[in-house]
Amino acid sequence: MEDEVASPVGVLEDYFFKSSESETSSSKEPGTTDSDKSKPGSRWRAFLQLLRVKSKKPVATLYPLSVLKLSRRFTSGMRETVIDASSFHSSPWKIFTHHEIQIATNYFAQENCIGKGGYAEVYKGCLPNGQLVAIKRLARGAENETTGDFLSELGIMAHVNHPNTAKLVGYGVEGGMHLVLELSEKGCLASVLNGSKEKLPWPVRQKIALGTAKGILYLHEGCQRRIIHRDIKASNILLTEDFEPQICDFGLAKWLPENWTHHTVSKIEGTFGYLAPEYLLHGIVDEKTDVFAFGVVLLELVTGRRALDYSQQSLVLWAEPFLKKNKIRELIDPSLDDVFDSRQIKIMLFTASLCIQQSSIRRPSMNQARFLVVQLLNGNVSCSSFTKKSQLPFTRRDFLEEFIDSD
Ligand SMILES: Nc1ncnc2c1ncn2[C@@H]1O[C@H](COP(=O)(O)OP(=O)(O)OP(=O)(O)O)[C@@H](O)[C@H]1O
Repeated sequence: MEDEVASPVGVLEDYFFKSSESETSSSKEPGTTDSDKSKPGSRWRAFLQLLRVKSKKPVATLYPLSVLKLSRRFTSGMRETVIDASSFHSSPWKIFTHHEIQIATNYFAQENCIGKGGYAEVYKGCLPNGQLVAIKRLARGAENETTGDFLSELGIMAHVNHPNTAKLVGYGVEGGMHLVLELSEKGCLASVLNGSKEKLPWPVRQKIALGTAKGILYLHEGCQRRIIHRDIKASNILLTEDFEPQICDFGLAKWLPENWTHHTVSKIEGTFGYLAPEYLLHGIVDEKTDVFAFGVVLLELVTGRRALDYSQQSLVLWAEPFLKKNKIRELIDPSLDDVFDSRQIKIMLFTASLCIQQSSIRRPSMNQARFLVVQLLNGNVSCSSFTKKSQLPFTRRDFLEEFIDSD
């Protein structure tokens, strides 16, 4: 039980909001009683008060959320991506005063507003040392709910450390709640794919696919605990100056205990167009929720279309008939102007088609999806050895060969 109370996300939400009354898991720990979870509002207030008081001290002293108690998952070959818990002591996240945030954003000047989401507004800012940052200010929603999302996001961001996840610089809780992140110069993938005149060349799309796969895999298997992002989408993939993707917006992320096969939520949150069927219909959350959404992002990268277009048509439903009939041509973004490696495109589409399967068991794990993207895009593995090496469930070698050979 101690492990779960220690976990800042998901369990914290349960702890404070008593939301677990309406949520179930496949494997609950013994000893959890409803009385443990009483008085949610007062606990949030007490916790925020703690943040405000502690804000006067270095944030490294702010680890009662027991980062350091967390058990760590090691999978072979993954050690280099796992953060050493001792590194938290030296992580100097800055706590910003409201005045510092106002100065950085020029008092939240409209011209500095670089993004608006469901709950937040994001402003470009400049710190006194010249560092450019993105300041996310919670703007909408019921206080209890947004506070929960803010603390969840802060808790997760303070723990993730990977080249393909957004970087936390600090936070501020005076005059509203603010997350201060490193600025990703190119904005988000959605705006680059759909909003800018400059079209993304194929090698850049490939780089984004690979980096996104690595970032999600890190969340699932590489950091201290299983993190399910739950809102993987093109507007939550930020791009650095050299188009390295960074996953952001951890407001919905769940921290899943090791021994839970999945988590079931009663409130479906996330973004239409990216929601896996078992999540949409039954509220089931596990790694395959993110794998499905990753498949949709791959489709967006190949087709240049939105997950949901202006007429609310789903990209998955639009693409499925073409994928089934191996009609690859129809799927390729015309703005690529035929400048691409068609074998790579087919492999990307093949990976997408596995990830968006209705049945979550049939979808690959993120590790298998990344293997596909890395190995086959690099041309390292032949089709014949691929299905064996990747250990993909239910995937026949001849299906892959047929797909690759299709015209
Ligand atoms: N670090 C950053 N650098 C550059 N732009 C950013 C950064 N963080 C966020 N943005 C921009 O702000 C937008 C909204 O950010 P974010 O997704 O975190 O907000 P949100 O309210 O949680 O959104 P949603 O409604 O998707 O949950 C992003 O899509 C992106 O365009």
